[in-house]
Amino acid sequence: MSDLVGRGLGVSYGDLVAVRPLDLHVAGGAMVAVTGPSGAGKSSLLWALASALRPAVAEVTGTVEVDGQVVGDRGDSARAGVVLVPQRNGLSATLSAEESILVPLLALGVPAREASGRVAEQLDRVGLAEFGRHLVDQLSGGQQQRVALARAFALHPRVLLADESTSDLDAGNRELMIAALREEAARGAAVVLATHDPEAAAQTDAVLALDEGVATWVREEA
Ligand SMILES: Nc1ncnc2c1ncn2[C@@H]1O[C@H](COP(=O)(O)OP(=O)(O)OP(=O)(O)O)[C@@H](O)[C@H]1O
Repeated sequence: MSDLVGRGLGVSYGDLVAVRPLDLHVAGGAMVAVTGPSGAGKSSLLWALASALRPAVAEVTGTVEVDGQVVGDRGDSARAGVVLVPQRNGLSATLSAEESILVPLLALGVPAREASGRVAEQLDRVGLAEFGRHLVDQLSGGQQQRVALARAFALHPRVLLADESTSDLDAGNRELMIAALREEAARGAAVVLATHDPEAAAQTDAVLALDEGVATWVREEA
């Protein structure tokens, strides 16, 4: 089980305060939704939790801990098993679906045979077993979202931060992906899903609502 803790975590872009300092604890095994209208600060919070905001872009206050260890930068964060699925999926248009999942695994030193096995397993899990050879550019927005989730799952994340990862999905695929996120939590990951979708948020253990950067727990973990 991997715990994610943010203490006094805040994000500003120059004079604009995107996230007012907040405390957050997502226990391994739990799935938390971050909700709020457009511009509320959801992506900024997820990027701060991933230690992925560069100082040239944003001022981040506070600390992030994974399993009690303070995470210094994005390199530390990746080594600690923090995986971010960014809002526009972060896939390279010129790679195939298979390559999109395979390349980060090989870069992390996962042996080729195991990496190929994980690619096939995760494409199948997101219902895209037939689409492995398709270029990302040839996939629909919803299919791309599922490839981005498959890529994240293949990394066996300890902390999974998914930014609007179900927004382009039909109801059936949304339920499939929420179930898969839930399985990642059951495996021990701390899962955070930023979403506009009340039906997706309703299926999480707790909901943190952001409004103009101010966070309120509207439903807390039991
Ligand atoms: N790189 C940036 N530079 C300056 N301001 C930014 C930057 N990124 C985000 N912002 C501003 O920070 C605020 C929060 O943006 P953020 O993307 O975190 O919100 P969000 O809740 O994820 O929105 P959406 O639901 O539309 O994705 C907004 O006012 C946005 O304009």
